[in-house]
Amino acid sequence: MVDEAMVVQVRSFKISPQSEEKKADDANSKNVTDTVSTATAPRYDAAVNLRITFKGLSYTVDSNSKRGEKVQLLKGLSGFFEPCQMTAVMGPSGSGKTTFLDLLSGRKTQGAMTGTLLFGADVPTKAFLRRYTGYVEQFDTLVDTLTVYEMLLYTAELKRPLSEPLASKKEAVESLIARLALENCRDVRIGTPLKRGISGGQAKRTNVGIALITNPRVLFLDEPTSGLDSFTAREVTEVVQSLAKDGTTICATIHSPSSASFALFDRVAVLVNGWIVYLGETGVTASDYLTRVCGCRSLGHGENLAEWMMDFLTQADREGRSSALHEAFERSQLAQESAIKLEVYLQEAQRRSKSSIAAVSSEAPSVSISGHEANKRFVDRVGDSEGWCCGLVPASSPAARALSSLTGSEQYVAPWWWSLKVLLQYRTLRNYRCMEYLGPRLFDKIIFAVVVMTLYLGIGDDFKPVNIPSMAALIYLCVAQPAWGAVAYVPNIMMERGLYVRERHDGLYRPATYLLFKMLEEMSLNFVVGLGSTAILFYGIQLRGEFIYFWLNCMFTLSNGIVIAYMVAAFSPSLDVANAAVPTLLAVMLFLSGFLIRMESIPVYWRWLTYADLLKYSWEGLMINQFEKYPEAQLVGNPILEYYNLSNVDKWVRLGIVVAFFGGWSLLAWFALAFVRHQKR
Ligand SMILES: Nc1ncnc2c1ncn2[C@@H]1O[C@H](COP(=O)(O)OP(=O)(O)OP(=O)(O)O)[C@@H](O)[C@H]1O
Repeated sequence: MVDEAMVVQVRSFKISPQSEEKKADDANSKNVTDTVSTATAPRYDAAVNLRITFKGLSYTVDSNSKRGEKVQLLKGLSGFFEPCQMTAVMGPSGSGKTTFLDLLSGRKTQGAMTGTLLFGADVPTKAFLRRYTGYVEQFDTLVDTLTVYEMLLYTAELKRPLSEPLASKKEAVESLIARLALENCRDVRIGTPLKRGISGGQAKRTNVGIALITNPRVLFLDEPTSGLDSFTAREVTEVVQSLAKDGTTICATIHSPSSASFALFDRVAVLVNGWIVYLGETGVTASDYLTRVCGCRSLGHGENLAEWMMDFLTQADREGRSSALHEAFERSQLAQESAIKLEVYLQEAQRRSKSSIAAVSSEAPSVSISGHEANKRFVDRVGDSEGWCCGLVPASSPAARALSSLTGSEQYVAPWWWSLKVLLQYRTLRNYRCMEYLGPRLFDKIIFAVVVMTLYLGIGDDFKPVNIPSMAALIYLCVAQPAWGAVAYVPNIMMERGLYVRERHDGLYRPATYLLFKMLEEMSLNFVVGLGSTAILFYGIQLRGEFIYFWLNCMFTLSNGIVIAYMVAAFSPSLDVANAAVPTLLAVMLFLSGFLIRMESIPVYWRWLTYADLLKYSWEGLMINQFEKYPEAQLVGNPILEYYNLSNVDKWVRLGIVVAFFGGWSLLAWFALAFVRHQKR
């Protein structure tokens, strides 16, 4: 929702050299151009590789500290990230590294971006980014019950084209495992912090594997080495470096890498307070620049270059020297050479873009469009198999055909039914074999059924006056237990939130598909387990009425409880809020259900709420089922159904209302999953 509102303003590609650039004479320009082509030509292939170019890139958001004010987090960044190279984005804390990475990768959900941003020759759209880029989040978001192999295959099934045979997907996963050196833990469960599975480095490499499953041409990594020991950090960086060697454009934010890890990066973009203060090679070039131009003390023998840079930059940032450092960089020969290269790249992109667009449209390359509109145009174009295909791959190539099949809709990769099948196949079946998942869903119902059955043994058909209040209370408990039991489902969805957000970003499924998967997973189990537990209750206590009604009513009450728990959890910003909200909501419903306080005794100002109380309908339905054929069951001198004002009520209508409530809560849960964003980026 918010993505679409984010307006991407793309400036004209008309090149207007800055004053510094004017100083560079034509010969110099030609030399640089030659250098560009000779330096990169052997490895750079425009049909395969993607260079990221950006010019005057700024990003502004509403300030979260001063109401009504805007704050500019990125300030006119210009430069390029080359394919076949690893670029580190560094800077003091709060300098805008993650913002920059999120902006490049299309993960920003708020704010406005201005400037030019091109991937290859094209303005990236959401669909484009999903297809051609991978993003490795800082925190691992994996399915803890799956093995490394299953996790990668599950992602491959969701992300790779539907038409691709399973054998080919398996082959791709095996080769990824080999490439990421994950053979040793191929069949090890991922695990949780409490029940350890794979190590931190293996988890990070598995995350990298997830991002690589569609062979992206650009890989973004947010602090890939944070939290890892220096050996593992280097191991992960080496794996990423091998991808760069194969032609991927790598861009990673890093905090405080070890010397060994940092040495593996080709280039570094240094941000301070939203400005670029250095963008160039790492190593001696970077240290020379900082010493010569910025007045940084010399790098000590054996000193960690990254730490040395960070110490200086953090100090400079605290002293408010960020814009001075930026201006110094802009004036530097390094920046001027870089600016000339950038213009060359932009002109080259303009030429390629023009020739590609000419194939299908006479549209000018200079546009100012919303992300949604850009997305739509992209999808329209890739849908035309003979037409324009991003100017990146020939439209008739296998990659273009795969792309075309991947973009059946604007936002999502696979059709909903395929995503549902994969989710059920990989996650539900695995959960059903896991005692930690089954335990809380199985034993609470069985234990409850056995305890209540032994307490009320055989009184269900004994309508002595002394038994009647006990029966009404028992039926109330049959409604209350599934409702309370729903609280147990809250953590599940909260713990999965990070995974859900990541997979949604990756376009693996729709929110409705996810909800359907969750409901099917929970309800199929509950209908089977519930059949056993309600049979123990019904036949043990010898309740009257129809068993099928008793079972269905209890199961739909439980299903309502589960979907309420999911809905509240999806709306809640944290587990604490959800844990407080679900019992509060259900306790109110229990009070208003008509058993603890009869309907006519509920104060008028609360009575309206009883109509929205699903537990009232569940309890009433079960009461009618038990007593409708037994007028001798009396309470305070009246047939019990008359006492509760239920004489002329149809129990099946009551069940129908309970089912309708389930539909209503499901809609609300879907709304929360689809539109409520707790992670604003
Ligand atoms: N809505 C906002 N209003 C004001 N400031 C904001 C807003 N959103 C982000 N910021 C600020 O923008 C800056 C950039 O944040 P970002 O997360 O990109 O920094 P970072 O360099 O990745 O930091 P770190 O290394 O600590 O993760 C931070 O100083 C942050 O406080």
